Amino acid sequence: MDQSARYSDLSLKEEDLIKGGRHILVAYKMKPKSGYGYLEAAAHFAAESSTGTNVEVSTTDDFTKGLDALVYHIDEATEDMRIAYPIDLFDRNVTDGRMMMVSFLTLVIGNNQGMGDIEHAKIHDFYMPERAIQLFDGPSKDISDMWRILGRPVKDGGYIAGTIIKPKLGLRPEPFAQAAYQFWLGGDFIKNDEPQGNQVFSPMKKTIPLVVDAMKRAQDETGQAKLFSANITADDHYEMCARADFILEAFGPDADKVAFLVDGYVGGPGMITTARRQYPNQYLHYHRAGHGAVTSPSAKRGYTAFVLAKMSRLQGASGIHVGTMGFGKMEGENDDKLIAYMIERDECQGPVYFQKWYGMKPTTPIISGGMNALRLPGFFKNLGHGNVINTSGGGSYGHIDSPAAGAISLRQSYECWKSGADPIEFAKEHKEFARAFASFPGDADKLFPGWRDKLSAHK
Ligand SMILES: O=C(COP(=O)(O)O)[C@H](O)[C@H](O)COP(=O)(O)O
Ligand SMILES: [Mg+2]
Repeated sequence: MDQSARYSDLSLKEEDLIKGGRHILVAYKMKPKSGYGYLEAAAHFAAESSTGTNVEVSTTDDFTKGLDALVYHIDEATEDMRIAYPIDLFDRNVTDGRMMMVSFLTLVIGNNQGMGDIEHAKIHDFYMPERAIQLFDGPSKDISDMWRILGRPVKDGGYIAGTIIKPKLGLRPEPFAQAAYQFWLGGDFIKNDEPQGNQVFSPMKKTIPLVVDAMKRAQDETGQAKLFSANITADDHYEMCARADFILEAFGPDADKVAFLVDGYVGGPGMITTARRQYPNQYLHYHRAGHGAVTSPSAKRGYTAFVLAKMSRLQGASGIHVGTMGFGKMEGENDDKLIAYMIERDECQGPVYFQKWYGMKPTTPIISGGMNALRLPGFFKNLGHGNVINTSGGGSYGHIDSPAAGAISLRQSYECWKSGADPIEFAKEHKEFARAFASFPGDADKLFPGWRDKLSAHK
């Protein structure tokens, strides 16, 4: 059945829809299965994503039709399909009238992902009107809270040198805390790796008190504040809260230095909102492990990493992993800096839509995945600033001198980029940074050909 008369209106102008403020706009790359007309398939897609199904139903009345999602733009050649969703389509909390991410996902990327007449459809961008921005929680803590704890300026407080305890799994409580202590001697921030929790060989109730002790000792030794991002991910939100409560109690007077890490892609929006609403005083660290299943450029369904990050700000993530923009080990490109700009700025042009955030707090880009001191200068240059949290696991624990030296090499790398120095020249005066070349010779050969001669001539 061709539903394009009801579920499409190509005379609608995007700028009018934006001015009207009553629609959420979503841009897809959509291709119908062969044998289906583009507009016909698009209209069926909009029907399935809002008020309709594949046939007319007798229970529809005129009011219902006011809630129809409308295809307002198509370009078959580029697979560009844009749909306007009336804001009232989306479910609202009974407790406080707020919007929820699950409802957005259920409609705009729900049933439409399994339709028989659609080859594929992937969200590349979406636009939230001012009213929707008002109705999502947004972050409660942001990077300025971390800078304040670190004793830095709360604006442009700069690079936060972090790590992930490695090995990823297999450390018992004492070696785990020892690994944390060693990094903190040189760096700022440590996160649990995304699968670390309460494994039998490292029970949380034994490990966390040792981490608290390690933090205290590192703070005493260095005279600096230290930060720890603790994984509270669990299927059951009572279990999440039990973990969070235990961690806060264990850290006691240092509980302000604790962030909560949540595996928000596998766990879903409910997990993020549990952490956001139950612990608004803690920095909420969104780890996105698993996202590649839908966000990978090779995936023609789902949504992009840009869309994931934008959603995380609405949900209230204080920070989210945004990859390494082609400088690390995970999939990504230099242009991914747009992901960072969208979540950290108050307004930003996305791939399709210009989004204003109306003062909603920013979400920190967390840079992680195969990074080290040698890769960072190029990364900062591409991004144009260093106001990020970076976690270099291998880049710290893989430093040949020590995890503390690894941490110091990260900080030095930021100083090198900030001062505009040539990395080889800078290395001549900064030992830990210089030793990163010997620690990661493959990277050094690629990024700084001839480094061996230049640095050894100096010695
Ligand atoms: O553990 C790591 C990185 O470890 P290492 O520094 O040793 O590579 C992170 O989980 C990944 O970066 C996730 O990827 P992304 O940040 O792209 O979500
Ligand atoms: Mg990890």
